[in-house]
Amino acid sequence: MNDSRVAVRGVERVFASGGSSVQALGPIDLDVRDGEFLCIVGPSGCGKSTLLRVIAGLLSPSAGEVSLRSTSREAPLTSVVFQDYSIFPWKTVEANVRFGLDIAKIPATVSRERVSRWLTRLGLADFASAYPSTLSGGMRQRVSIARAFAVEPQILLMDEPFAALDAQLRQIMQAELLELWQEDRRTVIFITHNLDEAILLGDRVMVMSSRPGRVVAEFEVPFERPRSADIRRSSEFAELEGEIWDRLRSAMEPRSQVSA
Ligand SMILES: Nc1ncnc2c1ncn2[C@@H]1O[C@H](COP(=O)(O)OP(=O)(O)OP(=O)(O)O)[C@@H](O)[C@H]1O
Repeated sequence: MNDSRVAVRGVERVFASGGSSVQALGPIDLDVRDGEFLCIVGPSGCGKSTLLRVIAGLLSPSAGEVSLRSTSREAPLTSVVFQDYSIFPWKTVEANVRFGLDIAKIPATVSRERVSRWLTRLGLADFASAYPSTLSGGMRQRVSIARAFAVEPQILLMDEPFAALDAQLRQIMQAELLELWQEDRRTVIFITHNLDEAILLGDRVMVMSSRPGRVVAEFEVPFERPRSADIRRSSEFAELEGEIWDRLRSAMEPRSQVSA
């Protein structure tokens, strides 16, 4: 047995739809190191969300297995941030953030302090009693991130969390996430369509083939931590982006052109 935090072995997922079946994913193998920030990119519909949902235990694999190594009795193993915020419109910002802690059965005294700390950390303290409908998209996604971080999970799973945001807000949120993550470096699996985002945030970028998604390439990101968004301006950054883009482009071509 290796010391991976997340180990995915021969995982496949088939969906039955209207009498036929669709192989959405795999077979795929994947290891994530403890404290690693892994970014996953791949063509649309290649099975990225399916993979994340299987890792989160929200979906069972049709074949293969996932093991998540736990190192704490107290901290929940995983927490997920989705693209569409997935916060409750009928709950206040504070109640939305507290919800994750209630689900994780965190005692009330700890929960109060955590909610308050994470609301402050995400710039939401003044909006604690506001309802999501009164917030901008960026603020709503902050609530969703605060809820996931407040749980203080061992493994954070993020499915295109910034995809719905405009370009400027996206850059602001990326910089905030970078800063947050660099404070405690928990294990993260982050799905994105944006290569620039993947390189800025990730320790490693994994490229998936078109459906059914498999791993076609992996790139270690060489920039030291702590990083700032300024690394985007370096020639190494552009070079790496170009290399990943080449692999991604060939992954989008017909199956015969993809080399494993
Ligand atoms: N519940 C489902 N029932 C049937 N097919 C599904 C289901 N969920 C996903 N699929 C199919 O599985 C394939 C992979 O979907 P998935 O959402 O995992 O891809 P993705 O890489 O995350 O896509 P995108 O980048 O567009 O978000 C797609 O063809 C999708 O239509």
